Amino acid sequence: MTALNKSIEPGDSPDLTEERASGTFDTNAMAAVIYGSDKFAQRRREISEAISKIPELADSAPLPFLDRFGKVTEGSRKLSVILENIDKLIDPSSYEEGLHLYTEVMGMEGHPLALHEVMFIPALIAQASDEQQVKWLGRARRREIIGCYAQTEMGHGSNLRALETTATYSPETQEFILHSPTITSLKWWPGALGKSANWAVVVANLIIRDKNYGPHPFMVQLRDEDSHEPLPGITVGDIGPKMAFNGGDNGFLGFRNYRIPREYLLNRHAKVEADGRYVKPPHAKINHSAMIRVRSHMATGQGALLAHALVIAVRYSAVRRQGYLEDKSREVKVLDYQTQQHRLFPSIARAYAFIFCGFETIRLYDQLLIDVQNGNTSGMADLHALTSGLKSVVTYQTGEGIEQARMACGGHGYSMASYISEIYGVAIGGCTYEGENMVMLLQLGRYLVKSIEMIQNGKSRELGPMVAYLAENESEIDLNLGPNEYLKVFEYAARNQTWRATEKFQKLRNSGMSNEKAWNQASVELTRASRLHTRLYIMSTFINHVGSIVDQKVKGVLIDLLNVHVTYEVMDIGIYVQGLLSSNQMDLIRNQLYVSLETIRPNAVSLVDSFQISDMQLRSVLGRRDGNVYENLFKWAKSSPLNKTDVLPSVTQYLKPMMEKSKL
Ligand SMILES: CCCCCCCC/C=C\CCCCCCCCCC(=O)SCCNC(=O)CCNC(=O)[C@H](O)C(C)(C)COP(=O)(O)OP(=O)(O)OC[C@H]1O[C@@H](n2cnc3c(N)ncnc32)[C@H](O)[C@@H]1OP(=O)(O)O
Ligand SMILES: Cc1cc2nc3c(=O)[nH]c(=O)nc-3n(C[C@H](O)[C@H](O)[C@H](O)COP(=O)(O)OP(=O)(O)OC[C@H]3O[C@@H](n4cnc5c(N)ncnc54)[C@H](O)[C@@H]3O)c2cc1C
Repeated sequence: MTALNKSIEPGDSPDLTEERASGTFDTNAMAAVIYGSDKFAQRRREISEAISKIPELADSAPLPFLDRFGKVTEGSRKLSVILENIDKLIDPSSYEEGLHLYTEVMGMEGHPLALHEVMFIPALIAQASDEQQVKWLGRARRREIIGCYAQTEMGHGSNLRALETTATYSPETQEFILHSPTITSLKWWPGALGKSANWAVVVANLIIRDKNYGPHPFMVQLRDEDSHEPLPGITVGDIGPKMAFNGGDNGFLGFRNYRIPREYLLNRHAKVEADGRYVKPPHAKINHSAMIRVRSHMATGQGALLAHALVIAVRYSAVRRQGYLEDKSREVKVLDYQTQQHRLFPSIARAYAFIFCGFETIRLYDQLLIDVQNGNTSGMADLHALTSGLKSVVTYQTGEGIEQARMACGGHGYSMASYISEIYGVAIGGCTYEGENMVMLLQLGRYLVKSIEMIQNGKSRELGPMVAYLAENESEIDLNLGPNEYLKVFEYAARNQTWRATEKFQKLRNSGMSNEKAWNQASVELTRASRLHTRLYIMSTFINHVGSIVDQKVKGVLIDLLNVHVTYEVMDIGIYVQGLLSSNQMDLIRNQLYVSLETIRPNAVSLVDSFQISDMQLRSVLGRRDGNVYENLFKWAKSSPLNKTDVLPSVTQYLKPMMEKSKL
């Protein structure tokens, strides 16, 4: 009989082999569910195999031992090896295959093409006219140029209306003159801007005859294509080390009356005619489309980051033995402690939930892109609200889950040998980039308040499907019936909180307070409503996705995981459901959660193995597939540059003289 968990190999730690043998489902079949198809899951495995056969694609040293300069250089070195071999490795027309290749080889510390792929090319697709695409898209896709997305400034990121960079139209020369009038107007943060990119999509205020038409995207050449030197009028550089992404060169950029042709305004939607006439776009916020795209992809991206940390923590917890349960002759795997399971298993459920919910959100984005290209912008507000809430909730919960995974690994979790702190730094960047989380929760809050106002004005029938529940009355809850009943509990909580927050805002406003002040004073309550609404969406897409799965063994274990999810989530929002659930019902749910943790236990390692994250991609000594942690931890420590000599110069120079002096 072939093993259901495809990861068993001779030489593995017996503890992990035991875990894998207890799995009740085929991990390749689960990987097909996680990656959307058997074909793509298979391609991922083939690509990982092909990568492992090219030694130059391996890290030249463990990344944590490299300094900033070393990390940036290593990223560019590996990129050049990828590009030499790309036809052997992937189908270059497949975005997903490319993403897998980059993630595996380049890791998550940043590289020169990250923003090129994630924002620059998508911005050209969404915002450049057909003619402009002929001019630039092919060059970008062939990587003849390297691009980035330069919007945020030193003084403003969240409030786009206050950006200071100007693009003033000169009808005489038919050019835009880009200018940075103050220190705070310097572009600050854009990934790959500092040293790598030679072109950028720059967001600047369009000024025509002294009138400001607001932020618009411009295609701007930053560096000479031969020498790579910054062009006259451009000041550009790296902003220095960050919490993570230190292989990347987030940059600053200033313009001194820098001229670009009129045709360099990305003009699929808004145009400036030669005489300076402005042609309005079909939707006022259409220039935000590159951001909506990234936000739509963030649930799967963050789910994958959470998955990385859980692969490490769950595998390690199955080989780490500490303390005793009933059998006093052998220490127990720490994964057998209920507290450890409670720390890790709800996060496994969330990682799956984020990935499944991400599929649905990407589908909605792809549909919106088609609609917008056909002139229909009616879905923009809905998707903006949804993705604003979603990016905020998934990034926050991913950060929480990764930090719990680190603590679950004890002392070794704190070592860079676990690599968890790097994953954490990358993940929590998402709480800030693409819109600071509170700001984005409040964007969803606006949408929820408007929905309530529609109900108050007798327009419930016009509500979109995602907010229709706000107009419903609560019904009796029978918690023995399964996940759909838990969904009703969440609907109750989200509806109640949204009404309460809206009524608070309205009451303050009706008391004579200004709209803005009333909004500010209701804003904490509004963010709470947004989080509950978003968690409801995540739960409902999880339930729907599991319902659609055909493989019965895979479906069985995902139903067990769903039970962990719904019971944990409801316990977590207990304060919002006090009016609905009795204390007996809460006790019942709590016990169901403990039972579901035990049910998942035999499948825990197989569930994380199913993410099929190779050792190369994981870069973690603790999370190794074979579980042979201790000997490799010692090897890793010995490879530290500090251990190249037994006596460091710092000792000879400072400590020895100090000790000698003390002897006198
Ligand atoms: C393949 C993708 C992989 C993803 C990554 C996964 C992770 C993998 C790991 C590693 C990879 C690393 C990759 C790193 C990528 C980093 C990329 C980071 C890039 C950036 O950060 S770019 C800069 C982003 N900046 C922001 O997000 C700024 C935030 N601010 C805003 O967006 C706006 O200012 C605002 C939305 C908050 C407000 O906009 P504003 O124009 O001022 O509008 P208002 O006046 O407030 O509102 C008016 C009205 O308009 C509505 N509205 C606003 N925006 C939209 C929209 N986009 N669509 C539709 N409607 C919109 C708003 O709701 C109001 O409506 P109302 O009046 O209430 O009806
Ligand atoms: C890793 C990383 C990569 C990035 N990559 C890029 C990139 O490629 N291109 C690019 O253009 N930018 C990039 N950025 C910038 C990023 O998009 C901004 O930092 C982000 O949008 C937040 O804006 P801010 O820095 O102005 O935060 P601020 O708005 O200054 O936030 C500070 C605090 O003020 C609060 N706040 C602000 N406004 C409000 C409000 N209206 N209501 C309530 N509270 C409010 C926030 O909640 C937060 O607590 C990147 C940032 C990071 C960290």
